[in-house]
Amino acid sequence: MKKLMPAPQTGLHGTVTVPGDKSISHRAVMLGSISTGTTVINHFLFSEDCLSTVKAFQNLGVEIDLTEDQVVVHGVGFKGLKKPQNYLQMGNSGTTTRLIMGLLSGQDFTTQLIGDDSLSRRPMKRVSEPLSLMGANIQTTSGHLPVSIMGQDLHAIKYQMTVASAQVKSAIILAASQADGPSEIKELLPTRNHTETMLNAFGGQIKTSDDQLTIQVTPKPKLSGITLTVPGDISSAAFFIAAALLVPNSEVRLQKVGINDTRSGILKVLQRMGAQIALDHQNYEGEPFADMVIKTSELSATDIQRDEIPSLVDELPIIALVCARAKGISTISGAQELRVKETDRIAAIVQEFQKLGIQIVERPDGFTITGSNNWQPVETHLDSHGDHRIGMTLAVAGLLTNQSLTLSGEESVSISYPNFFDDLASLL
Ligand SMILES: O=C(O)C1=C[C@@H](OP(=O)(O)O)[C@@H](O)[C@H](O)C1
Ligand SMILES: C=C(OP(=O)(O)O)C(=O)O
Repeated sequence: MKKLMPAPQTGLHGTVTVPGDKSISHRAVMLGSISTGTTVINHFLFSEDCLSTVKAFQNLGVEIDLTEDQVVVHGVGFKGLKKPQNYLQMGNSGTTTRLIMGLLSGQDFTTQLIGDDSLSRRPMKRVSEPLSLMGANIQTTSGHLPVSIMGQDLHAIKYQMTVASAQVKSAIILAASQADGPSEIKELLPTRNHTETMLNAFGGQIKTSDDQLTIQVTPKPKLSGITLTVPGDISSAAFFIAAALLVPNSEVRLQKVGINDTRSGILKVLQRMGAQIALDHQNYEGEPFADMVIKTSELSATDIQRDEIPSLVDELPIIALVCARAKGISTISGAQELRVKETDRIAAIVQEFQKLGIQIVERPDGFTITGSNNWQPVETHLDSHGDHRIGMTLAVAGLLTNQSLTLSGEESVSISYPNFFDDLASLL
């Protein structure tokens, strides 16, 4: 159990370099492994989820060296992965599991995947079903982990996605890259496009239509290792952005944060609420990134609907907290995907926010939140529900009350941000 930091009198001040992007770190290890030659990954995210990916590929016979801020992957090519000695442990990571299902469904060996309790409750049919249409032979446990993947020769596919999910899209792309002809995937809404961008950087041929909804995959690419620097994770930056906006008298700089359009919906939403966020030193190295300067701002309520959700899906817990401070009534809808994350994030947010005296109403696909600057907590012990993003959201909430609050399940932050509490304390 952790005592949360109380409201600082003088505001939050300073500079934070947020850790590397989680989605990009996972993909760098995966694509480096199936390339030939060496891939050097700078500013890799050393968090539990990304280490699940590293261990999985080591167990698939790939040599991967870890130093303090760098990962070096000695690629074996698409055909060089080896049958692991044992099952692969996916830990808490949905991204590792779903992408690896796509990749391993075209290999010539059988693999078993297992995960922790949270991951074992998350849906896997959304991946096994489209892969089966390509000829994959995958056995799930009633649609969940444990999963067995009996590698097969795969066929090309034309597939209309039924859920807006970058993990499902990426699994199909990785399978389609091993198939017998070109494939086409149609998305419901654009989702994060790191797999497409990065595969092309490794030598693949993925084409995306102008509306970003149709992805064409040319199979059997010759991939070669690259050197890349992972930008800061906007999903991690989101907690400091919110803290700086909401704690009076704050000014915080965040360095080299990724601002890919398919990820930066939070910036659009906060700016229309009245947030002062300036982007400095905008640059591009495989992905766009910028420094962010955030100042305390008066915010007004907003409505966030289905079309915007994929571009900010992991930021919704902290966005909900910002809405709880903004003037007026905010609604978030079309966000039912939150129910199948590390925990049911809609239920967890409602339960924990109500302890803080926040007026929040649960909807099947989101919430209605009435903002106020004067919460009256009814309970001072909060719970992360074992979910890193809920834990970090509640730590920011702690900065906004005069009551002393405690948090259990605080260790879950190491799934995506092991140094989170130290970085937050550095701004006091
Ligand atoms: O592809 C990725 O790296 C991710 C995609 C999203 O999941 P879905 O594909 O389930 O929406 C996101 O929530 C997750 O944190 C990372
Ligand atoms: C949902 C998340 O990750 P994953 O799906 O990879 O477990 C997240 O990081 O918020």
